[in-house]
Amino acid sequence: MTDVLERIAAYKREDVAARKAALSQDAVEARARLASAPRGFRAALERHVEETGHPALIAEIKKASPSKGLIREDFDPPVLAKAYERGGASCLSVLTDGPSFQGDDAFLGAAREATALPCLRKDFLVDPWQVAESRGLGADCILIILAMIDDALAAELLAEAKRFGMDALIETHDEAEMARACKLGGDLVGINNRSLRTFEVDLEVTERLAMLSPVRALLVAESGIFTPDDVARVSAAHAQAVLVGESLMRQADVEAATRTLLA
Ligand SMILES: O=P(O)(O)OC[C@@H](O)[C@@H](O)c1c[nH]c2ccccc12
Repeated sequence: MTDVLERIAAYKREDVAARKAALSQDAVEARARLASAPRGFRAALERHVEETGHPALIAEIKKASPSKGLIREDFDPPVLAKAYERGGASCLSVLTDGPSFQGDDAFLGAAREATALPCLRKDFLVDPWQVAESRGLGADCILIILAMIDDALAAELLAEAKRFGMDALIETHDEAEMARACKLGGDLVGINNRSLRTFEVDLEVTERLAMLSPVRALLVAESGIFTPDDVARVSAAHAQAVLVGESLMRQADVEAATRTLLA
């Protein structure tokens, strides 16, 4: 229980237990069914790639992180969501974790309502109950971080996502996790260039793992992407989409920065 990931998993399990005590599985599913219909997340990425021949952008709404501290002071999720949409993003990623990222569940719905873009709930899933909860909050896609959970739980999360009509981004960081992603059979796979244990970032991780990814999966390069050259580099390694937070969040003019990154 020493590294960051273990610490996050521990408080997440506690938090989920409290949430489940307040809202039964039936109640959380009823909420999920009331939510506005899922927007195709993977489909939006694929459409962009087919229409432009360029990688698609998943733009992240992130106020702070454990490795960087506060990233952006002037933080208004709907305003940022609209700027990303105008700048050419295909999808949004919204951090909802409070303790480590200063996120909030409400940011997800607020960003989603402000745009037509499909939204990923960026949080740490340690219980299938959280999938219905995510749908109830408006999520179109969930994140499955393989470094945090075993194959049985990952398969359950994937099945729940399917049951609620959502996509699931399966996140990997090394060869063993990529092999697990292949076995799980997901169609949307992320390669996180940042270690969630050491915070070390290296785009070489995408170059190494991309060739091991499932054939039918749409591949997302995540983290540490700052320049159009970085986008070109992971694209050359066959990533079809990029997930970018910090480099865009640090710019005063987010719309212009988004355009520049994609140019
Ligand atoms: O801000 P960056 O370096 O552009 O990274 C965005 C995104 O990839 C990163 O926030 C992320 C990727 N996987 C995660 C899992 C949990 C929390 C955060 C993340």
